[in-house]
Amino acid sequence: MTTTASKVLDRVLVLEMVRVTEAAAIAASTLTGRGDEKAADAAAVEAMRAALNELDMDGTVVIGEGERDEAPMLFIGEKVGSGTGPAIDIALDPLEGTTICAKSGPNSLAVLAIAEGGGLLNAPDVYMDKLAVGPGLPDGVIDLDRTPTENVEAIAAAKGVKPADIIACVLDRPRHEALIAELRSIGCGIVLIGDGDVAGVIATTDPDTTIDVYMGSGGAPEGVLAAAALRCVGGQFKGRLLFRNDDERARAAKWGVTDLDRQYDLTDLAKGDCIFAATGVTDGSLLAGVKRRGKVMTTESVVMRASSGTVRWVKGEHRLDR
Ligand SMILES: O=P(O)(O)OC[C@H]1O[C@](O)(COP(=O)(O)O)[C@@H](O)[C@@H]1O
Ligand SMILES: [Mn+2]
Repeated sequence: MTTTASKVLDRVLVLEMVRVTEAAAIAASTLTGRGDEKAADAAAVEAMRAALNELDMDGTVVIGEGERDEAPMLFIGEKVGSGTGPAIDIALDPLEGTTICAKSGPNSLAVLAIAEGGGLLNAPDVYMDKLAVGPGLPDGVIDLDRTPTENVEAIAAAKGVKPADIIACVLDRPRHEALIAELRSIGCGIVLIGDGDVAGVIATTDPDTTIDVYMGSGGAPEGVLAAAALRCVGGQFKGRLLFRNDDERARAAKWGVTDLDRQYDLTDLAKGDCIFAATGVTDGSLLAGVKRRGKVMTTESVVMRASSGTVRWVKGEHRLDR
């Protein structure tokens, strides 16, 4: 897939995005392991918002902390940045994995993705059925209309291994009982994660994790963020919104999502050029978490761009005494 570089995104320094996720991660890290999810999230949100507002852009939050009436900051539709400069859509999760952070578990991240206006699906805050594999497999190897067994068989055939050699990553939830039982019945290994499916999906792109496929439902906003990352590093992603009631369907309609049963592909979720950035809050498979040693805080971030496929790993040292 070749993607034309966006001149609009050129005007916002790619590396500026790292400063934004760093700020959120540092703020959240002061509350890591303190058992207070809300406080950690609020700290990350406030810091991310302040950092975004320093940038010269006409930014609109399309995926954020929720609807205006339920989120005081970084709500869907909120304008961020100076207001002058390029029109940019932003999907963000200042603290992806609030519970992880509160318990000091693995893989909580500060994440965001940006694209030209209209480039990101305005996913409502509902669940999404997700299926993802890393790069190098034939197109169409995964499909949400197939059973988990059929998908595992197709991935195994493409990799030249047995279905029992396939390792799947799945959120540890009662709703995934049948999925987990089916995968175990064909001998798959399952990496059960407590939270954090953005990292879970991205893990399929990193051979060091040994994870071949991500399966199961999680937040739709996190699905768009993960898709933006896979647009940059390669891989395949399928997503379908799941609605539990009419209120959720109405939310989708409100944000212009009309084809409710559609199976989304990577480019339906994040199209054109896009940039994905993340900073680790706690240690994880993608990034090390924020560490404080005396008066220095260290951060580890990644920023990547779809049009060039460039992936930059950024280590930061932040002095608390200056
Ligand atoms: O906990 P649920 O309802 O199964 O939702 C799953 C979603 O929650 C998370 O585990 C964590 O979400 P938060 O960032 O809101 O804490 C996501 O990674 C995932 O998509
Ligand atoms: Mn999240």
